[in-house]
Amino acid sequence: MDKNMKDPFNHSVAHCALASDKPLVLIGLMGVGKTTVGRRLAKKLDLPFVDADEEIEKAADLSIAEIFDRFGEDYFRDGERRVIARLMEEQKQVIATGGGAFMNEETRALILSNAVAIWLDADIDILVKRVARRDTRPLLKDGDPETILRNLAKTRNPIYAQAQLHITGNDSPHEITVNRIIEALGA
Ligand SMILES: Nc1ncnc2c1ncn2[C@@H]1O[C@H](COP(=O)(O)OP(=O)(O)OP(=O)(O)O)[C@@H](O)[C@H]1O
Ligand SMILES: O=C(O)C1=C[C@@H](O)[C@@H](O)[C@H](O)C1
Ligand SMILES: [Mg+2]
Repeated sequence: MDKNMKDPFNHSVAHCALASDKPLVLIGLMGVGKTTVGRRLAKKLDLPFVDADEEIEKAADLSIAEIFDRFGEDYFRDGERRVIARLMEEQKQVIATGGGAFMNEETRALILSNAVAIWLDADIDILVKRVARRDTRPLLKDGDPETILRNLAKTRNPIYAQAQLHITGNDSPHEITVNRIIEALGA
């Protein structure tokens, strides 16, 4: 077969999943655009959008910073797992997760067995600039955000890599990243 021709038998996992009822779950580091890109992706695919961080805040009636302060990270991660388990049972939708959700083994297993995981990625120096605009992220409070993000990337990237799709957004406008995701999904 001509190598420039699209192989008609090479249906990607993601393509099958787009046609299926599986939710599309965005994972990746803080500031990479899971919420903002996720919202636009949902709009373009005419799907509902939900942000797991916001769902946790609603369920606890507290901000994420308050949950961390009052109850600690383990409590937050357990709430996050429960919220994501519930979202996996709902209609097909686009779900933006918090940056650490996929690090929890049970949460990761839930996502990988029920959804299409999309790892949204960008260079750390871009993330550093973005997160500086808002100081609501508890994990970035105690130290230099760049060092923290670089260390998180080192430990998390090999785990994010288990996602079915890996999309690099960097500084492209949101719309371009959305289109890249849709293209990778085979829509
Ligand atoms: N492609 C982009 N170009 C320019 N700015 C962007 C892009 N993606 C995200 N941003 C900006 O970066 C900031 C962080 O984005 P967003 O809140 O969507 O990240 P997130 O991945 O949901 O982070 P968190 O894990 O903390 O929830 C926002 O101000 C958003 O507008
Ligand atoms: O990367 C993380 O661990 C986090 C990211 C945010 O979305 C929030 O879920 C919280 O601040 C923790
Ligand atoms: Mg977010």
